[in-house]
Amino acid sequence: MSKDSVYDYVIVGAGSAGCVLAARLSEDPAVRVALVESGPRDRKPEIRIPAAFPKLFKTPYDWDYSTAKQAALDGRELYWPRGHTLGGSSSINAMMWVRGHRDDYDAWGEAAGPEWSYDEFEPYFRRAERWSGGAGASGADSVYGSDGPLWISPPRALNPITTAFLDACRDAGLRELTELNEPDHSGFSPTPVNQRRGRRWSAADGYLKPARRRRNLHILTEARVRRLEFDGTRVAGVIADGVPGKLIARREVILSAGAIGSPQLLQASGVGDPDDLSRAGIETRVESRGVGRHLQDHLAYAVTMRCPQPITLTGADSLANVGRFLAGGRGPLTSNVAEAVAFIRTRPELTAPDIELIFAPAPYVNHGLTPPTEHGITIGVVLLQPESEGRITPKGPGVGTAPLIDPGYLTAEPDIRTLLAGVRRAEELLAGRALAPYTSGPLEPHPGTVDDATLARTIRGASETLYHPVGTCRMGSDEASVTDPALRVRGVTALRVVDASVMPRITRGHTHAPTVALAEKAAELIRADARR
Ligand SMILES: Cc1cc2nc3c(=O)[nH]c(=O)nc-3n(C[C@H](O)[C@H](O)[C@H](O)COP(=O)(O)OP(=O)(O)OC[C@H]3O[C@@H](n4cnc5c(N)ncnc54)[C@H](O)[C@@H]3O)c2cc1C
Repeated sequence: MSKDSVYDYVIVGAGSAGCVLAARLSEDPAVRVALVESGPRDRKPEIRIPAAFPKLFKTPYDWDYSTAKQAALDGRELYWPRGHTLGGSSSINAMMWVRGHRDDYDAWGEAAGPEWSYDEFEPYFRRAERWSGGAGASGADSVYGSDGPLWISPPRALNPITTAFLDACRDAGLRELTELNEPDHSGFSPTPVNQRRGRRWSAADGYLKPARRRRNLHILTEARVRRLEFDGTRVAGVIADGVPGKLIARREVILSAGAIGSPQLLQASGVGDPDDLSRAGIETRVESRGVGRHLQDHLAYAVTMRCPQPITLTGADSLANVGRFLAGGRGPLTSNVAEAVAFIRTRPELTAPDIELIFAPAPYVNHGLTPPTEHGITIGVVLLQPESEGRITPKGPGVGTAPLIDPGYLTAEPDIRTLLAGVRRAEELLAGRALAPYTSGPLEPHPGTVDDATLARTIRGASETLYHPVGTCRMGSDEASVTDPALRVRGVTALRVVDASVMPRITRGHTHAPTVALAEKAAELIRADARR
């Protein structure tokens, strides 16, 4: 007897996108859905405690990737965490809900058709959102949705130094945003976060938990998909570790394994650039040269300063604060660390921001893996629109070996100049009246104010990922794109990719919100196709 299990849809990966799809597609009780996740269930207490997210790094809840040596970053290999549990990266991320700028989506519209442009795409954010922060500017309607599955909340316990950062932005003449997620987010604001009553609210919390008892939704954990199963050029299902037989998809397989996992699975299944595949010992089934290419990420440099006042998040995990958190979701453990942001333009002729400044009332060094021993603050300077691009290539025939991840950071010359200009703006804010009482000199690795050449060397020696890889299965109207505008993989049938990898260009925001919104749109596209 066959051990195969038959579904209508098999979704690979229960991350930001996979959770949305599983919940939306299984709303129809006549449709059978399997959601296949490599990681364990999301039961670890640190997932719920916002300030504890770095404690999930390099644990079984993290894929714990490293990049290839980065020539333009002093030959360093960078640590890349990715979520490996229900909720995916939304279960280990910094909870910042930042859609990006109108221009980002208008550029998607140019790449993939007008239905991806801002005005047409914006309703999918609202569909996902449940804003708990009240009305918008002067009592006007909020930009946010009010009854979606994902709670979005203002920060509960803003550190006094974060308030000083916001004052510094005001003093510098930046625009005060009533709501950060306005179509033009040039300006500053506290960070809206994916939290409900002070606790993390992941895509699994919002979408999966209410749906998990549905009889037509089958959630498999600790089941790593090895490869796609083909019937000619039609994708028939998948093979996963720990799952007997095949998981057969009567309608479609949907890859939501993230910007590394999705191209890796395509490549392991013979869909990709024949040169890349043959070098890794993989036979080409479908030539698709874009798979794994066009990798973009946000690179960030941390300006870290000593703080003479013992009020930062250093030592915030005291017993008293644990008690406040457990009793009512209050206190500094509700902090997502990155408490406020400013989106700025380093050149007046730009129509949209090219730098984000992220304020943390803590020294954010080594991804928080080294607990700080002294009080300090950080302004993270983020390159929002890198010209540099990289790629993901297979190192071996299966998904058991991590692929070669080469983001190509700072390989395009203009990028270092923009980052440098951003650091100068951070230094100006730190030197102003509002923040001066909270700084007493630079904290390693930041050297303090130095000349441009020294600063450029420092940036190359110390910048890190802001954890936003995208673009490796880029959608587009052009034949060279990996997926078409309906997110169907070109060259095969019954296969889509729905996750951060399909973004044609990285946004000037953070990547969870656009991934959720594009999955909401994809669910609609998939249901419409099934009705045809
Ligand atoms: C540390 C960190 C901080 C971040 N902070 C923020 C933030 O504050 N705000 C923000 O907007 N964005 C943030 N991001 C980025 C954001 O979380 C991601 O862009 C987003 O979650 C990506 O969603 P996804 O669905 O593409 O992939 P993921 O959410 O990563 O989901 C992919 C899922 O697929 C599973 N998977 C992969 N391969 C397989 C396989 N072969 N078989 C089965 N399952 C598989 C993975 O285990 C994972 O669960 C952060 C990310 C990280 C890692």
